[in-house]
Amino acid sequence: MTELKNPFASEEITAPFNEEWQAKRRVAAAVRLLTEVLVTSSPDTSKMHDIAEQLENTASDFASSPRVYGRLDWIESGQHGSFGQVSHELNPLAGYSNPLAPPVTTRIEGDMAIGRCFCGWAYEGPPGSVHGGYVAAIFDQFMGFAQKLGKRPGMTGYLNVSYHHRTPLTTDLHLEARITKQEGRKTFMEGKMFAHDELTASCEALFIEPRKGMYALKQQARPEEVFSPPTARSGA
Ligand SMILES: CCCCCCCCCCCC(=O)SCCNC(=O)CCNC(=O)[C@H](O)C(C)(C)COP(=O)(O)OP(=O)(O)OC[C@H]1O[C@@H](n2cnc3c(N)ncnc32)[C@H](O)[C@@H]1OP(=O)(O)O
Repeated sequence: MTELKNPFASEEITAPFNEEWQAKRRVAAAVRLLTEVLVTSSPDTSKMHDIAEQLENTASDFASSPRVYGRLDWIESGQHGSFGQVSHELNPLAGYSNPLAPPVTTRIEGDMAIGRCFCGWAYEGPPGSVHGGYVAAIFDQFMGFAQKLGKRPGMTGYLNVSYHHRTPLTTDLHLEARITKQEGRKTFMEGKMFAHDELTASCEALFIEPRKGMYALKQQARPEEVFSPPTARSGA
């Protein structure tokens, strides 16, 4: 088993913590592929209904296994890794085991944070371009990692994004961030996103260490566990 102090801080994709996450990464990769195929293909309608049924059965089979809701519960058992490792797997922007994540990878080089990301067709906003909301989300994740440079980790207070050029799909995106100022609990940063060496977006961000510290977040109330997403069958 690999123990990593900060599994987000790696240029390469880090190894999964155990075989469970290895298998889950494989499932997540398959779901990502499915999403990409879904938005870029046009099978006939009856075939799509067949596919939907197969997927509904797969989801229901999956759901019959033991359920774990939220990172705090994942770490409680001691079997699934540390908070950092579970976050690394399930983070919605950087988690290899979360198919929502493109994913964003991050590392520190000297006084700079460096990141990479690649967005497929499921992320299309303007034609051929990454949706601006995803550009902002990628920045939020990346800047949230980059604040590690200041050693006072906190929550995003603001994230002001400027869009300079369209951010192309299916292109390696390069991210850079640095701290511009620190004042007590406040860490001010700037970040940039490049495609083919062209600046496509930049941001100014403020992260604020909560007055009770980041670990106080663990004491916060938990959301409802039961979640039933709308399905085509329920009329959504
Ligand atoms: C277990 C490990 C987990 C580890 C979990 C890892 C999470 C990584 C985060 C990833 C990035 C995210 O998605 S974070 C999710 C998006 N962000 C959020 O949900 C944050 C919601 N907001 C909050 O929870 C709160 O407002 C905080 C924590 C940001 C600040 O609350 P607080 O601690 O009570 O601080 P407070 O005293 O009000 O303010 C401190 C100083 O900051 C200033 N300030 C406060 N808010 C702002 C603001 N929006 N813009 C400008 N300035 C602000 C105040 O004027 C004050 O300045 P002065 O008077 O001192 O000069």
